[in-house]
Amino acid sequence: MEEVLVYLMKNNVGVIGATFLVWFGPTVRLTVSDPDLIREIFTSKSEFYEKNEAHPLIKQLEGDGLLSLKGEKWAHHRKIITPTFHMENLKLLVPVAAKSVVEMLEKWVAEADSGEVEIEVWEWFQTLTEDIITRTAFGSSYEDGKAIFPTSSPANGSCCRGISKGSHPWVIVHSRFTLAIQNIQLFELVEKIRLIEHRFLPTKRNMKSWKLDKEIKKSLMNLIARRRENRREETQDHGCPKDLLGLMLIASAKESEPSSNSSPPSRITVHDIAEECKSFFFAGEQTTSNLLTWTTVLLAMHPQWQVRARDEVVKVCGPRDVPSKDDVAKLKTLSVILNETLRLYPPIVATIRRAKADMELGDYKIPHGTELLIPIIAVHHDQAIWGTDASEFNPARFSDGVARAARHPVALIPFGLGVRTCIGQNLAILQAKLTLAIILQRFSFTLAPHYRHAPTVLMLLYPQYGAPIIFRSLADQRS
Ligand code: HEM
Repeated sequence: MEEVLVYLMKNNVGVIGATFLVWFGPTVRLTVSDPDLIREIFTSKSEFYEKNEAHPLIKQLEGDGLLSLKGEKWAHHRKIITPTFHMENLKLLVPVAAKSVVEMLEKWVAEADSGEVEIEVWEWFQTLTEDIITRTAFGSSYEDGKAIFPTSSPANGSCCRGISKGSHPWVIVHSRFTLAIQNIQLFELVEKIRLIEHRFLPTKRNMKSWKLDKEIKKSLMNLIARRRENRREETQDHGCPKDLLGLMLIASAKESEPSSNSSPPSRITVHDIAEECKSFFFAGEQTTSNLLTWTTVLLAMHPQWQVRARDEVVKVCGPRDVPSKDDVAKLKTLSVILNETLRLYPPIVATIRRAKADMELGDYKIPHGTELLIPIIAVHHDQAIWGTDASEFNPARFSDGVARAARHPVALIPFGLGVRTCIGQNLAILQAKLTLAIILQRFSFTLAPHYRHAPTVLMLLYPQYGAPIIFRSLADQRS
């Protein structure tokens, strides 16, 4: 504490700094890497440990949706949105999602020279995941949704205009998150002071960001009004996937019926829907494209697993051009490969919970307010849990199921655990399997000679120098 005060005085932050110190005070943060204790934290009732408050800059990006909501409102939204992510519902997305993948691959082929092309997969997979999340969120209103939340596309050359980038101080968020991961409390304090300037002053960047937020809400209001006009269709099942927008609209309509008992705070508003959309894009886009990127890199590094995965795809899909929804469920080799990728390169490397009261955790006494850091990536690389080959790529360790892959049944936690486990994990896995299967049907691939293996944590675990991969068309190799 003294050190912090000396720093503040030296830097002329003086009274303001001291005031912030009283407001925010340094927090004690413990790292918990024992799987038994982690399970206790994740699965204990939510009144014991809550998600820690995200940094306001991150909150601005992730929205006031499931990711950050707490208590009754979180439970209400989670209940409404959950059916969107049931496997049976997601499977209905397979044909349209496959279409997006095939379109992407056609662009690769168009860029190829003698059947060979170098692709920066990190960028292309982002566009693909954005597209599929837009379909999950907006369903039949996909085109409108795309217009409201425009995406970045290396294919059309547009730069990052989406809600999560461009208009927001993305770079600042990145650097802030790096600091948080390193847990440098002093810098956190200085950041909090700087925040005033970043968030509230009418700077050019803030004005642009506020204007964009306003436009998104206005377009969403129009879209909701149109969908409400067709309300009868919302409540009928046409064999279309249930989308986030439709489910929230049905819920909000039910709540406004006179017989409804719900109290006003839990009502679903247009603002709520907009915030949930933000939450979807923030939580789902980069994480899934990360998973796709690392899996492609690992398959390029381990050709024997690439061949095994391709053989299975060919066997399961037969002459079908793209896998059907039932085919995807049968791709067991791809499942173990994805588990091993998520183990070695979990897109979210850590998460934090805060003790809401004085607690006992195993033999430890945890004072109220203590933050517990769960280092997902460290647990996944722990030799005591995974054996001496913990740092090696060995998908076969998952052949008898996830629970038997390690010395502890819940050692693989890329999606978290318990009530706040990732709601989008089925979508992420489905999308990854489908995309990789279609790629394997059409291409063999290797690392580009200038690829540099440098996994780096900047918010997520991403390849610092990108992921250039050389794809060779199998059709050309056969002819
Ligand atoms: C490989 C891909 C993904 C990974 C590794 C991942 C990981 C995670 C993790 C670790 C959490 C829990 C965080 C915590 O407990 O503090 C989480 C929560 C969440 N994820 Fe994912 N995620 C992925 C994809 C997605 C997708 C595709 C979506 C939606 C389109 C999504 C939406 C969410 C939401 C809304 C939450 C908050 C759930 C709640 O608190 O109720 N995620 N994710």
